[in-house]
Amino acid sequence: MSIEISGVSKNFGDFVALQDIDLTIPTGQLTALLGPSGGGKTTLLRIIAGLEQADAGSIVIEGNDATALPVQRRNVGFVFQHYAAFKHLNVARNIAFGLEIRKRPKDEIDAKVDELLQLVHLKQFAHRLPSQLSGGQRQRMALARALAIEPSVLLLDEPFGALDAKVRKELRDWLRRLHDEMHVTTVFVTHDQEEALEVANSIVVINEGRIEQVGTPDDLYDKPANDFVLGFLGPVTTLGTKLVRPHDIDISRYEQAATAVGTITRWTRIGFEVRLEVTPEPPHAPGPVQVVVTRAEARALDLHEGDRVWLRPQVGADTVSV
Ligand SMILES: Nc1ncnc2c1ncn2[C@@H]1O[C@H](COP(=O)(O)OP(=O)(O)OP(=O)(O)O)[C@@H](O)[C@H]1O
Repeated sequence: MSIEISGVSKNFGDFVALQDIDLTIPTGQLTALLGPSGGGKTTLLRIIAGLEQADAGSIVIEGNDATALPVQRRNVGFVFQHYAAFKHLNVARNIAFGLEIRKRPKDEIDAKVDELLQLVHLKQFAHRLPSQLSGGQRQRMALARALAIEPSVLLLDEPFGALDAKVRKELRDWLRRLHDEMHVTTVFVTHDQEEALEVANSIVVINEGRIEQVGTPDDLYDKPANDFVLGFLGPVTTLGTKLVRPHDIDISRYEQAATAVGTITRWTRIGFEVRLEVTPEPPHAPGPVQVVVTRAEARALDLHEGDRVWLRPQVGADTVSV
């Protein structure tokens, strides 16, 4: 059982937002839709939710063909960007809302709201209005509200997008733990590769309306399918005819078999790492090569601006031909 997306396409006028998407999202997993702005992630999420209709293709959720089902009948919970809570209802009533419109018994609603308030750590804020909460607390309320209807699928569009770095980090850890407890099939959209690598079990890289690669965070980082995925999941630099990660370059001040020979033209220390720019000598690549070493390595190798150095990819480094 899972979410099966087959042959889904979507155009807005003559703009192709999604092109023939085939994707299986496994049950109980935390899946990230990752990609640059405008790539089609939100459109795909909205199609899964039933908020947008695909031009072609089908969506099967847990064995049920949901392609033509309205939102309310898909049993999905969602939190979209610029989420608007009911401003005049307190936190508890906001969480209860989905159950009230489904006309569940009052006892059941009270018990469920209580359980969810505990889960999202908002028990002491149950009677506050959304405007009296911080951004992170409001996001947790939104998640509790989405979870109240016991959805089989939880869809989150940039759930932590508008929050500061520290709160984002806290909420990521919290979402991970929540997922470990509840195992609701969860799909979240992000353009932040670190967020996807840290939180998701599985990542779908989407660009220009197509899927570039699907895999575990390790798969994508270690075995990128192409230069787009390699570049999107972390920094890359061109060494000879290959793209390689700057920390996967072996640098030496002594002559050795090398892909490029050049001069260190910039030396920048950022925290525990040192970023070097090496300008290769002809006939090597014209642009500078970025190399990252630890501070201890830079010291041990005695690297300075102006030094002549020999560069090659480290043994086992991931490279993609350019
Ligand atoms: N209702 C619409 N009408 C016209 N064009 C739209 C509509 N919704 C989305 N688009 C276009 O479709 C493309 C994909 O949008 P989508 O929101 O899915 O991208 P995204 O990957 O989620 O980007 P972001 O990270 O910026 O939210 C964009 O170019 C967008 O302008």
